Amino acid sequence: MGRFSKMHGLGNDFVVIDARDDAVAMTQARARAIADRHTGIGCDQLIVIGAADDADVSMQIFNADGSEVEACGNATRCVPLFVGRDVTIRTKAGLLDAKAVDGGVSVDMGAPRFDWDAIPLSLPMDTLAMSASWEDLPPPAAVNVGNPHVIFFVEDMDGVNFDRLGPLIEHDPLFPQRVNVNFAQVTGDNHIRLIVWERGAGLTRACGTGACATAVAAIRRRLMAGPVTVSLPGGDLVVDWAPGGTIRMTGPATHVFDGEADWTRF
Ligand SMILES: N[C@H](CCC[C@H](N)C(=O)O)C(=O)O
Repeated sequence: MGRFSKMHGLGNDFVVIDARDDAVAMTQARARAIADRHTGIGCDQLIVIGAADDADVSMQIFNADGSEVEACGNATRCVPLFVGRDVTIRTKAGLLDAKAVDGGVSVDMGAPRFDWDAIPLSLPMDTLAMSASWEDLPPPAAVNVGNPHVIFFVEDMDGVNFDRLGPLIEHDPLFPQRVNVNFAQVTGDNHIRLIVWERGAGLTRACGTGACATAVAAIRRRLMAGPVTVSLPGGDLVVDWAPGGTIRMTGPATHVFDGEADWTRF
């Protein structure tokens, strides 16, 4: 049997498995089965916390479709709560640090990348205002914050069909590793409203890396300076970044309940 915790960051929910003492052979198929909200435990992402040689813990991230990915901002904020102290975390995106602060947990998400082949895109392009279009959406920006994001700044969020445009763009061949699709509306001097169609999970109540990528894109486009409040359906995150630096994201993390499961049954 294996211990797990059900946790979330602003409603972006996780099953967090403790594999520090006993490694868990997590496969894409098993992750998909665990994440299934009808026949499994149910979550947007499955998180496996393990031992690490060069950090307090390691973190593996699997989307609900089973795909293993590099970064998950909301889950990263849950790790100090899961472990019980401030931690350094080894991920596919690099070494992160997460610490408890007033108002929740603060994470250094590392430096964003902007080169077309770092997003990645399948052809050379300016990533501040891409020469690509989808229906009546404006030219987007693209940012890699450990995982790939495309960001559309729209005038009226209520006029966007997320369920149609999200998967269409996620699977566009311009994004060889697929992409997280961010629909953003600037609503104040340092305030952005954000809805995210997540790669491998669809519409979620919040996306931490999406909030980071969107705030960075807004600052790059000189729409505002940090720190930026990003309002998602599940609540607010504060993202700070200045050109040449790393991204600091701060927001809540919630532990819901603990459980036990035999992972070989999935
Ligand atoms: N769907 C993302 C991973 C989860 C990101 C999100 N839940 C967050 O809080 O950053 C991807 O495929 O890159």
